[in-house]
Amino acid sequence: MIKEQAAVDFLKSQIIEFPETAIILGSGLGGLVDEIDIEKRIPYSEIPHFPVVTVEGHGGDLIFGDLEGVAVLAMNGRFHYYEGYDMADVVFPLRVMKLIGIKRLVITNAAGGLNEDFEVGDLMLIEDMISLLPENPLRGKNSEEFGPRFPDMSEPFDLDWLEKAKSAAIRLGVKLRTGTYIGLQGPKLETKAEIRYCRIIGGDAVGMSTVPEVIAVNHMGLKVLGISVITNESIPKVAKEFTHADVVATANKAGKKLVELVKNIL
Ligand SMILES: O=P(O)(O)O[C@H]1O[C@H](CO)[C@@H](O)[C@H]1O
Ligand SMILES: Nc1nc2[nH]cnc2c(=O)[nH]1
Repeated sequence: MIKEQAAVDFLKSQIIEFPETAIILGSGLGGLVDEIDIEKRIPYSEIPHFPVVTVEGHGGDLIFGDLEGVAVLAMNGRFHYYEGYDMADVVFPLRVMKLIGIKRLVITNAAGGLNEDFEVGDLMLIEDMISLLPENPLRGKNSEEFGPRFPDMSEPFDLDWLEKAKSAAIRLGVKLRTGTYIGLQGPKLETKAEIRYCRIIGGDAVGMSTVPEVIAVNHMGLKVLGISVITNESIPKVAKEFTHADVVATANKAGKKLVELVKNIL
Protein backbone atom coordinates (compact mmCIF):
# COMPACT_ATOMS: atom_id res chain seq x y z
CA MET A 1 0.00 0.00 0.00
CA ILE A 2 2.86 2.37 0.79
CA LYS A 3 4.39 1.72 -2.64
CA GLU A 4 1.05 2.15 -4.39
CA GLN A 5 0.47 5.38 -2.49
CA ALA A 6 3.82 6.77 -3.69
CA ALA A 7 2.80 6.07 -7.30
CA VAL A 8 -0.62 7.64 -6.69
CA ASP A 9 0.92 10.77 -5.12
CA PHE A 10 3.18 11.14 -8.16
CA LEU A 11 0.28 10.74 -10.60
CA LYS A 12 -1.74 13.29 -8.62
CA SER A 13 1.09 15.77 -9.16
CA GLN A 14 0.73 15.24 -12.93
CA ILE A 15 -3.00 14.85 -13.57
CA ILE A 16 -5.77 17.16 -12.39
CA GLU A 17 -8.77 14.91 -13.00
CA PHE A 18 -8.53 11.12 -13.30
CA PRO A 19 -10.76 9.11 -15.63
CA GLU A 20 -13.00 6.29 -14.37
CA THR A 21 -12.30 3.98 -17.33
CA ALA A 22 -9.05 2.16 -18.07
CA ILE A 23 -7.82 -0.12 -20.85
CA ILE A 24 -4.89 -2.53 -20.73
CA LEU A 25 -3.28 -3.03 -24.13
CA GLY A 26 -1.94 -6.52 -24.84
CA SER A 27 0.92 -7.68 -27.08
CA GLY A 28 0.86 -5.78 -30.38
CA LEU A 29 -2.30 -3.89 -29.40
CA GLY A 30 -0.70 -0.49 -28.71
CA GLY A 31 -2.34 0.83 -31.91
CA LEU A 32 -5.36 1.85 -29.86
CA VAL A 33 -3.22 4.68 -28.50
CA ASP A 34 -3.38 6.38 -31.94
CA GLU A 35 -7.14 6.74 -31.45
CA ILE A 36 -6.76 8.57 -28.16
CA ASP A 37 -6.69 12.32 -28.03
CA ILE A 38 -3.73 12.34 -25.65
CA GLU A 39 -3.61 14.78 -22.75
CA LYS A 40 -0.64 13.29 -20.96
CA ARG A 41 1.76 10.42 -21.56
CA ILE A 42 3.72 9.26 -18.53
CA PRO A 43 6.54 6.72 -19.00
CA TYR A 44 6.44 3.90 -16.43
CA SER A 45 10.08 4.73 -15.61
CA GLU A 46 8.97 8.06 -14.09
CA ILE A 47 6.36 6.54 -11.77
CA PRO A 48 7.66 5.43 -8.36
CA HIS A 49 7.83 1.61 -8.01
CA PHE A 50 6.33 0.93 -11.43
CA PRO A 51 7.84 -2.21 -13.02
CA VAL A 52 9.71 -2.05 -16.32
CA VAL A 53 8.37 -3.55 -19.57
CA THR A 54 10.64 -6.31 -20.92
CA VAL A 55 8.46 -7.82 -23.69
CA GLU A 56 8.53 -6.74 -27.35
CA GLY A 57 5.23 -5.36 -28.63
CA HIS A 58 4.44 -3.69 -25.30
CA GLY A 59 4.88 0.07 -24.89
CA GLY A 60 5.85 1.43 -21.49
CA ASP A 61 3.62 4.30 -20.59
CA LEU A 62 0.37 5.39 -19.06
CA ILE A 63 -1.71 7.45 -21.44
CA PHE A 64 -4.39 9.82 -20.21
CA GLY A 65 -6.76 11.20 -22.81
CA ASP A 66 -10.07 11.07 -24.58
CA LEU A 67 -11.33 8.11 -26.63
CA GLU A 68 -14.48 9.00 -28.56
CA GLY A 69 -15.66 11.38 -25.87
CA VAL A 70 -14.78 9.09 -22.97
CA ALA A 71 -11.96 10.01 -20.60
CA VAL A 72 -9.63 7.02 -20.41
CA LEU A 73 -6.41 5.80 -18.94
CA ALA A 74 -4.61 3.37 -21.28
CA MET A 75 -1.96 1.11 -19.84
CA ASN A 76 0.28 0.74 -22.85
CA GLY A 77 2.21 -2.39 -21.96
CA ARG A 78 1.66 -4.87 -19.14
CA PHE A 79 3.70 -7.05 -16.81
CA HIS A 80 3.73 -10.84 -16.88
CA TYR A 81 4.67 -13.30 -14.15
CA TYR A 82 7.11 -15.05 -16.51
CA GLU A 83 9.17 -11.85 -16.74
CA GLY A 84 10.28 -12.68 -13.20
CA TYR A 85 7.98 -10.25 -11.43
CA ASP A 86 6.15 -11.15 -8.25
CA MET A 87 2.37 -11.24 -8.57
CA ALA A 88 2.30 -8.05 -6.47
CA ASP A 89 4.31 -6.33 -9.24
CA VAL A 90 2.11 -7.79 -11.99
CA VAL A 91 -1.00 -6.26 -10.43
CA PHE A 92 0.67 -3.14 -8.99
CA PRO A 93 -0.71 -0.86 -11.75
CA LEU A 94 -4.23 -2.16 -11.14
CA ARG A 95 -4.06 -1.30 -7.45
CA VAL A 96 -2.82 2.14 -8.37
CA MET A 97 -5.77 2.43 -10.76
CA LYS A 98 -8.18 1.57 -7.96
CA LEU A 99 -6.62 4.23 -5.72
CA ILE A 100 -6.93 6.97 -8.35
CA GLY A 101 -10.61 6.15 -8.82
CA ILE A 102 -10.81 3.86 -11.86
CA LYS A 103 -14.19 2.09 -11.80
CA ARG A 104 -14.13 -0.03 -14.95
CA LEU A 105 -11.44 -1.73 -16.98
CA VAL A 106 -11.18 -3.32 -20.42
CA ILE A 107 -8.39 -5.91 -20.56
CA THR A 108 -7.03 -7.01 -23.94
CA ASN A 109 -4.50 -9.67 -24.85
CA ALA A 110 -3.02 -11.75 -27.62
CA ALA A 111 -3.86 -15.44 -27.23
CA GLY A 112 -3.50 -18.79 -28.94
CA GLY A 113 -6.72 -20.37 -30.21
CA LEU A 114 -7.61 -23.70 -28.59
CA ASN A 115 -11.12 -23.86 -30.05
CA GLU A 116 -10.81 -25.44 -33.49
CA ASP A 117 -13.57 -23.23 -34.90
CA PHE A 118 -11.50 -20.12 -34.26
CA GLU A 119 -9.43 -18.48 -36.96
CA VAL A 120 -6.31 -16.40 -36.63
CA GLY A 121 -7.33 -12.73 -36.38
CA ASP A 122 -10.64 -13.48 -34.61
CA LEU A 123 -11.65 -11.55 -31.53
CA MET A 124 -12.86 -13.50 -28.49
CA LEU A 125 -14.90 -12.05 -25.70
CA ILE A 126 -13.67 -13.69 -22.49
CA GLU A 127 -16.73 -15.05 -20.71
CA ASP A 128 -14.81 -17.01 -18.11
CA MET A 129 -11.25 -18.01 -17.26
CA ILE A 130 -9.16 -20.77 -15.74
CA SER A 131 -6.00 -20.04 -13.79
CA LEU A 132 -3.18 -22.51 -14.35
CA LEU A 133 -0.61 -20.08 -13.05
CA PRO A 134 1.38 -21.33 -10.05
CA GLU A 135 0.58 -18.24 -7.98
CA ASN A 136 -2.18 -15.77 -7.30
CA PRO A 137 -1.93 -12.06 -6.53
CA LEU A 138 -4.05 -12.40 -3.39
CA ARG A 139 -1.72 -14.87 -1.63
CA GLY A 140 -0.44 -13.52 1.68
CA LYS A 141 -1.95 -11.17 4.22
CA ASN A 142 -5.16 -9.74 2.80
CA SER A 143 -5.25 -5.99 2.15
CA GLU A 144 -8.70 -5.23 3.55
CA GLU A 145 -8.53 -1.74 2.04
CA PHE A 146 -8.59 -3.38 -1.40
CA GLY A 147 -11.12 -6.16 -0.81
CA PRO A 148 -12.23 -9.25 1.10
CA ARG A 149 -10.10 -12.29 1.97
CA PHE A 150 -12.23 -14.61 -0.16
CA PRO A 151 -13.50 -12.70 -3.20
CA ASP A 152 -16.36 -14.25 -5.15
CA MET A 153 -15.27 -15.14 -8.68
CA SER A 154 -18.43 -16.79 -9.98
CA GLU A 155 -18.94 -13.99 -12.54
CA PRO A 156 -15.46 -12.55 -13.10
CA PHE A 157 -16.51 -10.52 -16.16
CA ASP A 158 -19.27 -7.94 -16.01
CA LEU A 159 -22.47 -9.43 -17.45
CA ASP A 160 -23.91 -6.13 -18.56
CA TRP A 161 -20.70 -5.23 -20.39
CA LEU A 162 -20.58 -8.67 -22.03
CA GLU A 163 -24.06 -8.07 -23.45
CA LYS A 164 -23.09 -4.58 -24.62
CA ALA A 165 -19.99 -5.97 -26.33
CA LYS A 166 -22.04 -8.59 -28.18
CA SER A 167 -24.54 -5.96 -29.36
CA ALA A 168 -21.71 -3.64 -30.42
CA ALA A 169 -20.12 -6.44 -32.47
CA ILE A 170 -23.43 -7.09 -34.26
CA ARG A 171 -23.86 -3.37 -34.98
CA LEU A 172 -20.34 -3.16 -36.40
CA GLY A 173 -20.50 -6.46 -38.28
CA VAL A 174 -17.43 -7.70 -36.38
CA LYS A 175 -17.19 -11.46 -35.87
CA LEU A 176 -16.93 -11.89 -32.13
CA ARG A 177 -16.25 -15.30 -30.62
CA THR A 178 -16.92 -16.05 -26.98
CA GLY A 179 -15.07 -18.42 -24.72
CA THR A 180 -12.89 -19.31 -21.78
CA TYR A 181 -9.33 -18.02 -21.46
CA ILE A 182 -6.72 -20.19 -19.80
CA GLY A 183 -3.81 -18.37 -18.17
CA LEU A 184 -0.52 -20.25 -18.02
CA GLN A 185 2.77 -19.16 -16.53
CA GLY A 186 4.83 -19.24 -19.75
CA PRO A 187 7.12 -18.17 -21.25
CA LYS A 188 7.38 -21.54 -22.92
CA LEU A 189 4.65 -22.42 -25.38
CA GLU A 190 2.43 -25.46 -24.89
CA THR A 191 3.21 -29.03 -25.88
CA LYS A 192 0.57 -30.80 -27.96
CA ALA A 193 -0.43 -32.84 -24.90
CA GLU A 194 -0.84 -29.64 -22.88
CA ILE A 195 -3.05 -28.22 -25.62
CA ARG A 196 -5.20 -31.35 -25.56
CA TYR A 197 -5.44 -30.98 -21.78
CA CYS A 198 -6.40 -27.30 -22.06
CA ARG A 199 -9.14 -28.20 -24.53
CA ILE A 200 -10.46 -31.02 -22.36
CA ILE A 201 -10.75 -28.76 -19.31
CA GLY A 202 -12.76 -26.25 -21.33
CA GLY A 203 -10.37 -23.65 -22.71
CA ASP A 204 -10.99 -21.76 -25.94
CA ALA A 205 -7.90 -19.55 -25.87
CA VAL A 206 -4.60 -19.64 -24.03
CA GLY A 207 -2.18 -16.95 -22.95
CA MET A 208 0.23 -15.82 -20.26
CA SER A 209 -1.48 -12.73 -18.83
CA THR A 210 -4.92 -11.39 -17.86
CA VAL A 211 -5.78 -13.95 -15.13
CA PRO A 212 -3.86 -12.21 -12.29
CA GLU A 213 -5.26 -8.86 -13.43
CA VAL A 214 -8.84 -10.15 -13.42
CA ILE A 215 -8.36 -11.66 -9.96
CA ALA A 216 -6.98 -8.37 -8.60
CA VAL A 217 -9.77 -6.24 -10.05
CA ASN A 218 -12.49 -8.65 -8.90
CA HIS A 219 -10.97 -8.42 -5.42
CA MET A 220 -11.20 -4.63 -5.59
CA GLY A 221 -14.73 -4.62 -7.01
CA LEU A 222 -13.97 -3.04 -10.38
CA LYS A 223 -16.11 -3.84 -13.40
CA VAL A 224 -14.08 -5.73 -16.01
CA LEU A 225 -14.37 -6.87 -19.60
CA GLY A 226 -11.77 -9.04 -21.37
CA ILE A 227 -11.11 -9.40 -25.10
CA SER A 228 -8.53 -11.71 -26.70
CA VAL A 229 -7.16 -11.40 -30.20
CA ILE A 230 -6.53 -14.90 -31.49
CA THR A 231 -3.05 -14.46 -32.90
CA ASN A 232 -2.18 -18.08 -33.65
CA GLU A 233 -3.53 -21.61 -33.63
CA SER A 234 -2.16 -23.36 -30.58
CA ILE A 235 -1.63 -26.43 -32.78
CA PRO A 236 -1.21 -25.03 -36.31
CA LYS A 237 -3.12 -26.95 -39.01
CA VAL A 238 -0.12 -26.40 -41.27
CA ALA A 239 3.17 -26.93 -39.39
CA LYS A 240 4.44 -23.50 -38.36
CA GLU A 241 6.75 -22.52 -35.56
CA PHE A 242 5.45 -20.03 -33.00
CA THR A 243 7.14 -16.65 -33.01
CA HIS A 244 6.29 -13.69 -30.83
CA ALA A 245 6.95 -11.44 -33.86
CA ASP A 246 4.02 -13.16 -35.66
CA VAL A 247 1.86 -12.68 -32.58
CA VAL A 248 2.64 -8.96 -32.54
CA ALA A 249 2.09 -8.58 -36.30
CA THR A 250 -1.27 -10.41 -36.20
CA ALA A 251 -2.38 -8.45 -33.14
CA ASN A 252 -1.43 -5.24 -34.91
CA LYS A 253 -3.67 -6.10 -37.84
CA ALA A 254 -6.62 -7.47 -35.88
CA GLY A 255 -6.20 -4.63 -33.40
CA LYS A 256 -8.09 -2.34 -35.79
CA LYS A 257 -11.29 -4.35 -35.27
CA LEU A 258 -10.61 -4.39 -31.57
CA VAL A 259 -10.28 -0.60 -31.48
CA GLU A 260 -13.64 -0.16 -33.23
CA LEU A 261 -15.27 -2.60 -30.84
CA VAL A 262 -13.81 -0.99 -27.72
CA LYS A 263 -14.81 2.51 -28.91
CA ASN A 264 -18.34 1.27 -29.42
CA ILE A 265 -18.55 -0.49 -26.09
CA LEU A 266 -17.34 2.55 -24.17
O1 LIG B 1 -1.13 -11.53 -23.00
P1 LIG B 1 -0.35 -10.54 -23.76
O2 LIG B 1 0.37 -9.56 -22.88
O3 LIG B 1 -1.16 -9.85 -24.82
O4 LIG B 1 0.82 -11.33 -24.51
C1 LIG B 1 0.72 -12.64 -25.05
O5 LIG B 1 1.71 -12.70 -26.06
C2 LIG B 1 2.96 -13.18 -25.51
C3 LIG B 1 3.41 -14.36 -26.33
O6 LIG B 1 3.57 -14.05 -27.67
C4 LIG B 1 2.68 -13.55 -24.08
O7 LIG B 1 3.10 -12.53 -23.21
C5 LIG B 1 1.18 -13.72 -24.07
O8 LIG B 1 0.60 -13.55 -22.79
N1 LIG C 1 0.59 -19.61 -23.85
C1 LIG C 1 0.35 -18.99 -25.01
N2 LIG C 1 0.36 -17.66 -25.05
C2 LIG C 1 0.12 -17.07 -26.24
N3 LIG C 1 0.05 -15.78 -26.56
C3 LIG C 1 -0.24 -15.69 -27.87
N4 LIG C 1 -0.34 -16.90 -28.40
C4 LIG C 1 -0.13 -17.78 -27.39
C5 LIG C 1 -0.13 -19.21 -27.32
O1 LIG C 1 -0.34 -19.93 -28.29
N5 LIG C 1 0.11 -19.75 -26.10
